Amino acid sequence: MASSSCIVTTNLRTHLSPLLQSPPYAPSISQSDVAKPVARSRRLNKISRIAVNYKKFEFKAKSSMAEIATEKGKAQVFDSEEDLAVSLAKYTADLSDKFVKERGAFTVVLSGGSLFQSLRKLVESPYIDSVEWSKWHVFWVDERVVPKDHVDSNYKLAYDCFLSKVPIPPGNVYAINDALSAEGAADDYETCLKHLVKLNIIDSSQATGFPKFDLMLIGMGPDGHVASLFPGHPLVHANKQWVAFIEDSPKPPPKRITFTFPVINSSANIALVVAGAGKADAVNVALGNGQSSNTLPVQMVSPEGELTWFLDKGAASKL
Ligand SMILES: O=C(O)[C@H](O)[C@@H](O)[C@H](O)[C@H](O)COP(=O)(O)O
Repeated sequence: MASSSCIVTTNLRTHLSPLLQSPPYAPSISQSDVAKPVARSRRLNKISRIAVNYKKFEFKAKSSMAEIATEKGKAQVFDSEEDLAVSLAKYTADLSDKFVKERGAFTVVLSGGSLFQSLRKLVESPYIDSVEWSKWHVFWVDERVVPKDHVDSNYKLAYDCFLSKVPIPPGNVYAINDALSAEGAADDYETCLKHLVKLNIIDSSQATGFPKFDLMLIGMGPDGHVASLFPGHPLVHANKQWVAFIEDSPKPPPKRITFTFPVINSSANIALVVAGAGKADAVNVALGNGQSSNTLPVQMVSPEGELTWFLDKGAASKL
């Protein structure tokens, strides 16, 4: 089941792809877990502890964040999940400005999972009014093959937590065709992407010929999976298709579609958003000295552009 942290307030209407209807209901994000402001002195103590722990890395400390430079990209470790959410909103809004100026469009790829809890600040002031939402085009890095109003649907999760709160034109939201089989939905999604590349809505990588999304906002599972690419599964090596299907996902539900690594890694920007101590081992394998018998999918994330990790202290606790 989708791990939504939103309160769903009313029934969701089923949508066609691309979506033709307007958001049917009002904002509903729960603020119950928003942290209280941390006193400055306590915060500084925490920063210096982070600095000591990370002395093996090159780091910079800002107000409530330590930045680690790794071979695989920039990792930012936030003092609290609240600080992470504030920074993620600014990062996303800044990239939106940049790509709207450069290309007249902003292509954003979402995952499922706890990402939306961390994205909550983007639907608040100032971004709700300042972001050029009309230029956004929204995709999914993976989707469960279930109806769009099903509790397991990543589309439903994104809709409830994010899309229903911002004025992105419904026609710019590319959900899967939920009337098809997993294989059919993957083919259909790939065809849709190819069409959008032809129209120059999605950029194309000159290096690889795969679509080049402006920003992927993706989560990671405790086992180190990203999208629906799981440790030890042959799909992690798929290198021809843009969108693949899986019918034996170890994380339920079993039927899903997923972007393949060549597409993920052609991105201009990837934010890996990881919160919670339950993910510390996989983070340590990816960024620290942790070992794993299989290469973890998250270790294979290596975009043409920039990779930025957004970690809270729990997720970074084993580094
Ligand atoms: O199938 C899904 O749930 C997602 O699309 C998947 O890619 C998600 O991003 C990770 O599983 C992390 O999920 P959590 O953040 O909930 O752990």
